[in-house]
Amino acid sequence: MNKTIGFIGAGKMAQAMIEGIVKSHVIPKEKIIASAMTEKTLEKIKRKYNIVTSLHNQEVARVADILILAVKPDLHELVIEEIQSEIKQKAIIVTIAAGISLMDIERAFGTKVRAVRTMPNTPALVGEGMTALCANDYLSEEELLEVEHLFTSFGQTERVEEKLMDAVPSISGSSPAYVYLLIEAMADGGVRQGIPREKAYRLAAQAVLGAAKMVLETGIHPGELKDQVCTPGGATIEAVAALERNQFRGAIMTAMESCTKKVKSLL
Ligand SMILES: NC(=O)C1=CN([C@@H]2O[C@H](COP(=O)(O)OP(=O)(O)OC[C@H]3O[C@@H](n4cnc5c(N)ncnc54)[C@H](OP(=O)(O)O)[C@@H]3O)[C@@H](O)[C@H]2O)C=CC1
Ligand SMILES: O=C(O)[C@@H]1CCC=N1
Repeated sequence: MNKTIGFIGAGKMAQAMIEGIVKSHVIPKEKIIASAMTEKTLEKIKRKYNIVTSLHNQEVARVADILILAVKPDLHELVIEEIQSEIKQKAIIVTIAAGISLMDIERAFGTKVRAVRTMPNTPALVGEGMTALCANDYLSEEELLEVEHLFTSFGQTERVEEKLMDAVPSISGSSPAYVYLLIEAMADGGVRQGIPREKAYRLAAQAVLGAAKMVLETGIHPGELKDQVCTPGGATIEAVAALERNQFRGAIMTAMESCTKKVKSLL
């Protein structure tokens, strides 16, 4: 890609994306620039990724063809006010923030700005991210494809209607956190039965990775895949029954509902 990518905000999510982009070589390091609030963060990312950094958001806005707003939702208005007169005429503004709509971006800029709303996740760091995205009408299909090309450098992308974007954090943006809880719980359960801690993490994490791949690559319904593991009268169905008694699936759905409720109130 022959574009300059700017990040305003260089926290956990931006760093995962930067690492994914740098590893994929989709863009030379010299064409990535990031700003943050503190020198400490910038020193860290400079040391780790050797990209260009600046303490000044306007400096990033001035050079970016694709400008990624990677600050918290409630900082968007402030940041946009700071940079609105500096962006390139054809800049594409991408937000990664939960709960920030295309309309919020357009309203804050007060012009017909090209805007893309995305929801990535931290597995971008290892090239296994999942990003949902949608764009406003000021972007051409070609421009949106360019943004998708950038995001596929660190994982998969899926276009999602904007009206569903508030629900996406609960299923893919935030959900790695629930999966880490699951892996940690499985590892604790293993340790409780005498399996050494490091082996327990490896066994649990690879089982989760393998199960996810089965869903993605075989196309078989997750219920049927579960059935294949449950030998009649065997051990697995006992574990499944215990999970059902403890409302495992209900607990996940309730958690997702809480997540989306919060997303809608983040601004
Ligand atoms: N974490 C995740 O898994 C995901 C997060 N997101 C979204 O990403 C965004 C950032 O979240 P996350 O990375 O977790 O948060 P962090 O707190 O890790 O990062 C926030 C970043 O914003 C910087 N910052 C704060 N104020 C300013 C400012 N005025 N100008 C420029 N930079 C500023 C901070 O600088 P400094 O480091 O110097 O303090 C920090 O680098 C949020 O909108 C969130 O919804 C989306 C998907 C997943
Ligand atoms: O916790 C949050 O608000 C952000 C959104 C998705 C993941 N982290």
